[in-house]
Amino acid sequence: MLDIFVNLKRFEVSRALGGVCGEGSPKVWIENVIGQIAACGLGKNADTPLTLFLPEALVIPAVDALSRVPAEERRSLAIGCQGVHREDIRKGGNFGAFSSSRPATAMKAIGCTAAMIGHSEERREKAGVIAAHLGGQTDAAAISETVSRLINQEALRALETGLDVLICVGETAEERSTGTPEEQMRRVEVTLGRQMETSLAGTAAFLGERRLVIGYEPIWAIGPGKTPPAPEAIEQVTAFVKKASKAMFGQELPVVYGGGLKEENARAIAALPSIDGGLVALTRFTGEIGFYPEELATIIDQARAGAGC
Ligand SMILES: O=C(CO)COP(=O)(O)O
Repeated sequence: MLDIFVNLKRFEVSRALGGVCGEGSPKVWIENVIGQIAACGLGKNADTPLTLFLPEALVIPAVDALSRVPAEERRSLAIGCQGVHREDIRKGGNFGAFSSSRPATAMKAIGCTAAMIGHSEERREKAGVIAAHLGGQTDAAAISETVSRLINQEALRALETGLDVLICVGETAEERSTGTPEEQMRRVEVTLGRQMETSLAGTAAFLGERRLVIGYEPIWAIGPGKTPPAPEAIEQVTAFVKKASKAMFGQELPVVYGGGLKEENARAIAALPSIDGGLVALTRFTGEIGFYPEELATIIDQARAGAGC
């Protein structure tokens, strides 16, 4: 099986406002995206489930648009949110006093079946708040550990609420830093090992009931103008992530790769032994950058060929 995840970040914002969307209306844009994804046949591949992670405001029109697609054309499509709050709504507990947060139960109520937890952009935001609160504290490892503890609470809330979870890990350019490839790899292993140990604590209890997938995204390879690692370099890290998951869970978790995943490299990356799928955001990194459903279809075709689907 090949798991494909798409993170639509804030791609609904029009170019006129500085975003990447060619459409003025976010609602019309997401309805078109869902329609085009279905029209490309991406909901029919039972062996290639496709989950779209959307900003909260787009979930309702997306779920609605998906419900209008014939059932056999949306079998393998799911809608998820881009994160959940570390606390949740509970019967007999908090009734929903969470202004501005995204409790997992609220996300489930509007139709999400999955959540992406701990994306690097969220980890960066949390780290920034912590650093600012601590008045310029620069112990990056301590801040990163605190962030992972928050991410862990979010992962647990999502799983408890019945959402499948993609949990993201990855190293910054500073964490990879300089030195020989062996020295870099040792630092990457320390960084990812810590992120996994803390972010995934207690999640083993949900295996079997929920899907739990790890997304490896080298942060320095995300977005336009970046060069993703060569497939062999990705394999080195994802093999480590898989081994670490076996040590933690007693079984290997599925691992997907994100960060500059595109038509040109999807086949080779999907063919790697420790890769079980991909995490895509932009499909076009030059010219009119953005997310184009027909280009996603090509990336998925390439990945399926690489994985032998
Ligand atoms: O952050 C990502 C997916 O969550 C990857 O982004 P790109 O595919 O745009 O590099």
